[in-house]
Amino acid sequence: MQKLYDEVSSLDKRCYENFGLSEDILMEHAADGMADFIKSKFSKGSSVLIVCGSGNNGADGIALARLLHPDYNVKILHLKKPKSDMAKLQKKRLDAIGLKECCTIESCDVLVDAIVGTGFRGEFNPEISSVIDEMNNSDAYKIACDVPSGYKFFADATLTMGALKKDMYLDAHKEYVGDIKVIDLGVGRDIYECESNWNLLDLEDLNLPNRNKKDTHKGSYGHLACVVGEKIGAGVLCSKSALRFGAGLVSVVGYNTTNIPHSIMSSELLPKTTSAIAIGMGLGDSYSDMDLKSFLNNDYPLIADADILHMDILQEILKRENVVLTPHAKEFISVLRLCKLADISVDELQKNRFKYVELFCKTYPKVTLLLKGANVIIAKDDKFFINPHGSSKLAKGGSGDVLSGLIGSLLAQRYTPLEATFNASLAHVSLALNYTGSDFSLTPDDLISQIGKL
Ligand SMILES: NC(=O)C1=CN([C@@H]2O[C@H](COP(=O)(O)OP(=O)(O)OC[C@H]3O[C@@H](n4cnc5c(N)ncnc54)[C@H](O)[C@@H]3O)[C@@H](O)[C@H]2O)[C@@H](O)CC1
Ligand SMILES: [K+]
Repeated sequence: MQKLYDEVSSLDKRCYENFGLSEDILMEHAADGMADFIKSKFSKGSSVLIVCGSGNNGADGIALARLLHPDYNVKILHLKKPKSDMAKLQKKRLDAIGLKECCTIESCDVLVDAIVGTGFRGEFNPEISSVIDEMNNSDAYKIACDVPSGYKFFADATLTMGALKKDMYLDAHKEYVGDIKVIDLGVGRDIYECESNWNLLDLEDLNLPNRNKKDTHKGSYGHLACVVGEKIGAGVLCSKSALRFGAGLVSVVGYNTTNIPHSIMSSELLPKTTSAIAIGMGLGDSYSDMDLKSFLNNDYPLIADADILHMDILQEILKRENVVLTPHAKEFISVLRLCKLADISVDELQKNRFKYVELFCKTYPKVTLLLKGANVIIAKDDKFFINPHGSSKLAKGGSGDVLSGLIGSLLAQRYTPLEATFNASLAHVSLALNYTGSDFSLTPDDLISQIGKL
């Protein structure tokens, strides 16, 4: 798990004040880290074009040019005259050793974007936009210094300074960042970083269910009741995934329980041994609120997904102690509207995912939220996690039902709602990563069949 930050300038400030490391020292480490990365990937003599802006992001680029010259065939393109003190200082140092400047995006092996970093504001003018377009069309290996400029530069790798920035994990930014690597700035990351409520999940954080105990029976692993409605298929996918992920028993519950697999039980009412409930997937609108209340008159841990996220009964669900909600963007705006927290478009949500998740969690600190997306957000109270490992393979009907089953299974096996949610989310993305077929071909059944190989 790695920490994420809204901004790192306060962390830089701690370095100046607490560790006696000047801005100059930090920048030299930033440039050195980028130089090491390039040296590890490209042999001496490779051509490197560094495109610099006028602030400290540009200054990082100028320092990099000095560190690579003359072992590499380095060229530098100043889009604007150095303006910040550090950019002017780095330019003076570079001029002293003499280096070719160029004025167009030439063909090269490595292209570094040091136009603008965390100081980007507003929009690029057409001139800079067209340079970035040219850079994007280059065949070179593309490196973004700190962050891709304005999230318009498509990087193969982003070498980010000091610590991970939350903004890099906005869904829309996933197209631009490429592989992200943190560069240390003269002190180890553990020293540079301070507390943060936001964390990035690593695949290694996955904690799978275990069967280490020998004297057990199916009841030891819980009983998930999956309340199904109109579209029975969704409930079946959820149930099969839950059973495969270790729940001792799984039942589909409701009026429509025909044609279900032999391994899944069925009943009209909640079974007496129920230890967790999954509700919402494929529910349709065939139940009245009264019907649904009969499934909710208990305090079992519960995962609510899909159709129920649009229903008034959600208000009742949100009062429970151990609830997990798993909306995608469209469902989350419905949740926010039902809760009278915000009336916003999907576009507004996607631009401000972190803000609206924080707003929801402040109002409902007992609820665990999983907001689906290219980078999944999992949150409870003041703890926030981003799972960035999902892939477009998962963009298919039924993937979400499998995820609900994984969460429901862990809830039934008595994981806490937060643990159940982030472990299920990590398992879900791992299933897609482990799938060896073509990207477009993954089906929910493929996901379920891979669970046994985790
Ligand atoms: N201690 C520090 O301050 C460190 C800073 N570092 C680097 O410094 C960067 C931040 O530096 P700054 O705060 O100077 O900011 P930036 O260099 O990211 O951006 C500011 C510059 O970009 C220009 N700019 C902003 N918006 C623009 C727009 N829409 N179109 C065109 N130009 C625009 C501004 O005119 C200004 O010159 C980081 O991203 C990182 O690369 C690193 O060297 C690590 C240490
Ligand atoms: K940049």
